[in-house]
Amino acid sequence: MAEKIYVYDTTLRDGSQGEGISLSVEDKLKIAARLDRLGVDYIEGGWPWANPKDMEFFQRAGELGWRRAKLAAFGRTRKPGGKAGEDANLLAIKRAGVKVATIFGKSWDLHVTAALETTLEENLAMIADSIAFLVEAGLEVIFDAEHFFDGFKANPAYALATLKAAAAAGASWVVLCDTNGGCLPGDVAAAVARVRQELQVPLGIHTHNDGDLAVANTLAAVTAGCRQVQGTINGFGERCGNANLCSVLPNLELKMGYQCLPPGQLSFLTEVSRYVSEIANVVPPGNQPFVGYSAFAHKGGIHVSAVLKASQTYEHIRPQLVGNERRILMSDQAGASNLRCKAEEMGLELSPEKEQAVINGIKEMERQGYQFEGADASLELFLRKTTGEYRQPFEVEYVKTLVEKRPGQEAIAEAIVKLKVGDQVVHTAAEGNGPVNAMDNALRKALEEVFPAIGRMRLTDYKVRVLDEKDATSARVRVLIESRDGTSSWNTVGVSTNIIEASWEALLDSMEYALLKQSRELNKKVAAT
Ligand SMILES: CC(=O)SCCNC(=O)CCNC(=O)[C@H](O)C(C)(C)COP(=O)(O)OP(=O)(O)OC[C@H]1O[C@@H](n2cnc3c(N)ncnc32)[C@H](O)[C@@H]1OP(=O)(O)O
Ligand SMILES: CC(=O)C(=O)O
Repeated sequence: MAEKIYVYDTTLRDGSQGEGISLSVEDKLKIAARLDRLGVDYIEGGWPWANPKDMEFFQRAGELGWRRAKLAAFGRTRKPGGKAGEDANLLAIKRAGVKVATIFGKSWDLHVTAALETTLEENLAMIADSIAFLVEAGLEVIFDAEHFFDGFKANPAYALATLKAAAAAGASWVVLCDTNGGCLPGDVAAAVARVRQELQVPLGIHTHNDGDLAVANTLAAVTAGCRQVQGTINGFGERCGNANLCSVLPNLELKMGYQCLPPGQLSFLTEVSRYVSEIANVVPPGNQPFVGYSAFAHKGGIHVSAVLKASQTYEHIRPQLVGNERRILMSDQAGASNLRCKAEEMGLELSPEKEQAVINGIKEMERQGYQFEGADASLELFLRKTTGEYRQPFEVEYVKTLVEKRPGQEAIAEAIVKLKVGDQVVHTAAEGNGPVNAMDNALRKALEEVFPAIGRMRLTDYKVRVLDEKDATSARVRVLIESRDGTSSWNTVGVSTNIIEASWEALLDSMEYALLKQSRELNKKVAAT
């Protein structure tokens, strides 16, 4: 049986110390509930004395039907010269109604003298008194030894003395912190090994990512004997963040053979990572290991060819193990394998003669500035058009736009569209708050009656990228449009030196794809009956 490593999540506390993260009480409750379902052992909910939001979170945490995780309230040691029993921060932890208290205390002598401005002896007493007070109150106490590794380098005897004071006062765990995040894995491992010789109490590790080594340092500490890992989802946290549990957990389980989450739960990691990003309103980095959108995205033709034959050629794990999926991208880096795979996803068969022509076509269009990896809908239309079996639902005769701006008045935009649907000619005009909006409105007006699906779709994102900046206002631009209906979203691309033309191209693709999608759904329904 695999050895257990306890997972301590501090997304709600240290994660909230990350710049740009501001979680409401509702947000915190939702994240706590999802982490509990994931199966972490501890959830640090916040510092109840530090702000009213965190205290409210603890007051409302009982609303959640907790399954597994223990909720921990965070706090500091008592103030120098004070009494633990009168310390508002320790009393707030008692009031938070939790079973676990996590107390941080100084273990670097510099912090004692420079930050706390007290004596080394008084700091030991602060640690001991605070922990004893909470243990006496019936709480499981975790001691976070702040700056332990820097302290151990500067004054090993004193750093060890702080841990011993915590253990003697009844701490259930002593957690060694790389608070400044600048340590190296070898130093972390050596320090943990030394602590293990001195202390019987179970050890944990809490690292920050200032040297981009938080995950490596956490793994090194576990190898050296730590049995609790502290970290955050997506590595949120103060400065460069905390150890990213989305990397720590799969490495521990899949590479090192430990058990962290209940069996099978690792496969929810990608979902949890994206859920937390969504709630925190943070765009997740695509290249995040294990759980990122691009973590198993293959672009180079050589890679795709091999990975389809044997996945381990370019995948270090099976993406499903962490709930992620393989994606094959089409671009000017692609070969026949990428194309076949994409065509198969779209239910298309391309003859071998067509394959090379399509690849060459895509490479030429990418040279002109198109980017198909972010515009699957335009890619599908392009592929279908090259098979020769595709029938366009409508034909555009022309589009005209007009923008009028008079001093002191708002600009007016108007678009006129003439198109053919079968034998019928539709000629229509519409206004908009800009030329692209006017074209969108005119196109909808022209098509909606014949194709009600157009009425159900809307544009959700519109991005313009200047491709040759040096050409200033005559530069070529790439327009990417995201559209959505009730069931899914799709992306289209247009390129031109004229921003209106690039937008029109992406807009047309977007509507044409909506109709293609609708006819595909209808065909599926018919086939099912
Ligand atoms: C390593 C970590 O991440 S620890 C967690 C850090 N998190 C945060 O700081 C977020 C929440 N913090 C806050 O809301 C505020 O800083 C509070 C409420 C905690 C304190 O606010 P204030 O009382 O106004 O103090 P301020 O923030 O200016 O300074 C912190 C004080 O705590 C003291 N302190 C720092 N660590 C400890 C400790 N382990 N034990 C006791 N006191 C400590 C400092 O010496 C300083 O004392 P001083 O005011 O006598 O100089
Ligand atoms: C306790 C903590 O957050 C740290 O030392 O980084």
